[in-house]
Amino acid sequence: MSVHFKKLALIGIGLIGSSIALAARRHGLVDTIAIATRREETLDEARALALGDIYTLDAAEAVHGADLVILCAPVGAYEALAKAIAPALEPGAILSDVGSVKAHVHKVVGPYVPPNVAFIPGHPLAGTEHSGPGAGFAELFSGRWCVLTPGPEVPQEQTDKLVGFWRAMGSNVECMDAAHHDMVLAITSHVPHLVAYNIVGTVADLEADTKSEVIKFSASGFRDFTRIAASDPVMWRDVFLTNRDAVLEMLGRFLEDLSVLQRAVRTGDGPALEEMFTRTRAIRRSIINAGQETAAADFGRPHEAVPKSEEQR
Ligand SMILES: NC(=O)c1ccc[n+]([C@@H]2O[C@H](COP(=O)([O-])OP(=O)(O)OC[C@H]3O[C@@H](n4cnc5c(N)ncnc54)[C@H](O)[C@@H]3O)[C@@H](O)[C@H]2O)c1
Ligand SMILES: O=C(O)C(=O)C[C@]1(C(=O)O)C=C[C@@H](O)C=C1
Repeated sequence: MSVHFKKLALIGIGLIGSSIALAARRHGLVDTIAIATRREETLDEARALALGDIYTLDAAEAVHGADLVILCAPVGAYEALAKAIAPALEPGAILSDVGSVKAHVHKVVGPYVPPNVAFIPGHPLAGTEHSGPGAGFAELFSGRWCVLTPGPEVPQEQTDKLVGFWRAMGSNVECMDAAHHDMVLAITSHVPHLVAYNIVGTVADLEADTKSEVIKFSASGFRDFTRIAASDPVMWRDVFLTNRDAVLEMLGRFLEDLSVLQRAVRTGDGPALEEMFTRTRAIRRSIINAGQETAAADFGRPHEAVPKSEEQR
């Protein structure tokens, strides 16, 4: 099956939109790329980077004649965008997105999608803490998962075509139910970001002299948190506003487990601490062994190997 599209319309051109533009171009997946943004300056930046062929501030104009449309804006902007583009969508087109939550996307975009358009929401599980059109790179999706959540009404042929598009950009693709996606991502991505925002926020609230010491001596553990906590504030505001139930469910479990650790620290329960840390180390190893270690932030470095000394213990 051909995974080639005549015209790709990207609505929003930040980290993810620009990476799709670069990857689709590199792999020859599209003839024409139309880019729509809300602000003139963002459009100028995209033009200066030669990310597309058509640049417009009118999302409906961008989707005109497009056989693939991908929403690449913060999720909170989706409903207004869906309303604006719906009348201009081409019969037979695929409408997709890259948002970090999925049930909400079905809920707010779905009702606007004409019956002759295949609505296949998606989420590449790849990113960095950077944002804007200049942050993208063609290799971002390489070796990373992309989850698609087509509804039952979508023709299999259309889903297969979009699967092929993501595979051609280097992704592994899996289709799943939107609610399941949101529950899994709540614990693997959303709660970890909340924890990072919180720990870095705690430092920000420290008295000035203590804070400067923390910044001066921050070792790699804290630095890793600051990278995550530097992620786009608007994007993450929208994630927590639109995946509230799943995040609260996972946050509840997280807090219960944190209380157990707190108790172990307070009572000096060494075996309980060691047992917990041994289990978590095993998770890290299985992730590395599954080849998922290539964080975009350290793209290009070889996969981290588990040191022999650790394996033998
Ligand atoms: N950053 C990540 O790590 C990551 C990873 C996977 C998926 N996502 C998802 O991808 C989407 C985009 O994230 P990003 O990291 O590329 O963000 P970004 O901030 O880099 O870019 C967002 C783009 O959307 C545009 N935009 C904002 N509001 C708009 C509006 N009302 N109408 C039209 N355009 C608008 C901005 O101008 C910008 O070009 C989000 O929904 C996010 O949840 C992000
Ligand atoms: O590496 C990072 O900076 C990311 O946080 C990327 C990350 C993630 O949590 O893994 C962030 C949000 C997305 O929806 C998908 C990927």
